[in-house]
Amino acid sequence: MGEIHSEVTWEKEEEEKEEEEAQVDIWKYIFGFVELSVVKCAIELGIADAIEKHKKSMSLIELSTTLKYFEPRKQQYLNRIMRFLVHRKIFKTIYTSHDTYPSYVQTPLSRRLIKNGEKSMTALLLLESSPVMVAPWLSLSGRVLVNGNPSFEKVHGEDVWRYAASNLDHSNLINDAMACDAKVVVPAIVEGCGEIFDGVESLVDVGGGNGTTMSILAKAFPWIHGINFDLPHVIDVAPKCDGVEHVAGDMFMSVPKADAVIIKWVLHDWGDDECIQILKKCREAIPKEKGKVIIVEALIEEEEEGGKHNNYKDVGLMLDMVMMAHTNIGKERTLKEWDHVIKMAGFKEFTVKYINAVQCVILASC
Ligand SMILES: C[S@@+](CC[C@H](N)C(=O)[O-])C[C@H]1O[C@@H](n2cnc3c(N)ncnc32)[C@H](O)[C@@H]1O
Repeated sequence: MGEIHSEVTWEKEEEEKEEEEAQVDIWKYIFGFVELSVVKCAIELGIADAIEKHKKSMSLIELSTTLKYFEPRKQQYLNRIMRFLVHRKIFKTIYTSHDTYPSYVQTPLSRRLIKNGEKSMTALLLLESSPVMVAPWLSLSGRVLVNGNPSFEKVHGEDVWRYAASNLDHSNLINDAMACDAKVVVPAIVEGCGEIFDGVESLVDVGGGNGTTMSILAKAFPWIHGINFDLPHVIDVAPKCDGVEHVAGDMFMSVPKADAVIIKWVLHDWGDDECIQILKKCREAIPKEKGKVIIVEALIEEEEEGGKHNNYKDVGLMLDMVMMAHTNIGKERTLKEWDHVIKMAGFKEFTVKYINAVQCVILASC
């Protein structure tokens, strides 16, 4: 009797705790856009850049003066923005012995908001917070309610790639955003599984954007002849780079020949049938015996897989929602789903290599 009583009490306490947490947590969702908007604002104001350039902690007055916000009202706004960013642990404050007011210092997170920083993620954030990319989110429910109605196409009249081809400013935003991801992920591939490039003399990056991935690989493995392959409007503005040949084309038609193909963050933009079509074109481009296709994509782990890549599980699930909002038929895939598209494209086997990034390396061989 005593045991039943304590179980009932325990359950009631748990329920009350959950109720209390929900009362606070719901506000995170009501104001979910606040974080994105304030971080975007910090980038536009150049706050992280100013502190980095100063090379030491900065008081509010020093920061306002550097950014040329001399009017008290502007300084008050900046103060409130900094209070929020410090509370979110994006910047930190310190007090030196003679200070009455705190000074701001960088954190690993704020360094990712430096415009040209080594680990900068600003271009990706500016793309995702652009009105073009935010608008489709507002009709996400249409995908279920109106039988799959693609959110991006409904708002902008065409899919994201056609829209980019006719809106070059947006295309540049996409290219810069992808380049900033490549600057983080490609070094992680080189460090985590660089041996996959052993014996590769020529490599084609399918949907390679402005060539950032290939330029990093060409520096790391100077014996490789790199081909950066993308749609004509992307290749037209891609910067020249030693060891990288830019080739324009359509991956649904054909892929330039090479010892190996790398295809990063492209297949998740497409449905299974299109992925199979693209992978078949990749297979045709490589030698039958020793050719390989290096797929760089997120892997959605299922519960029974035991959390090998758990740190990034939430990001993977968010990316899947991004695919739903921004592409017509794209999605993130589980191991089973990758197995299906890779095998249907005619590859014999594949292995997965985990790297320090949201994406994994999936190595498919003929
Ligand atoms: C999400 S971006 C990835 C860019 C790059 N691979 C990276 O991860 O940094 C997808 C790329 O696929 C390209 N793309 C889309 N359709 C294509 C097609 N039919 N043929 C070749 N490239 C295409 C886009 O122009 C874009 O550069």
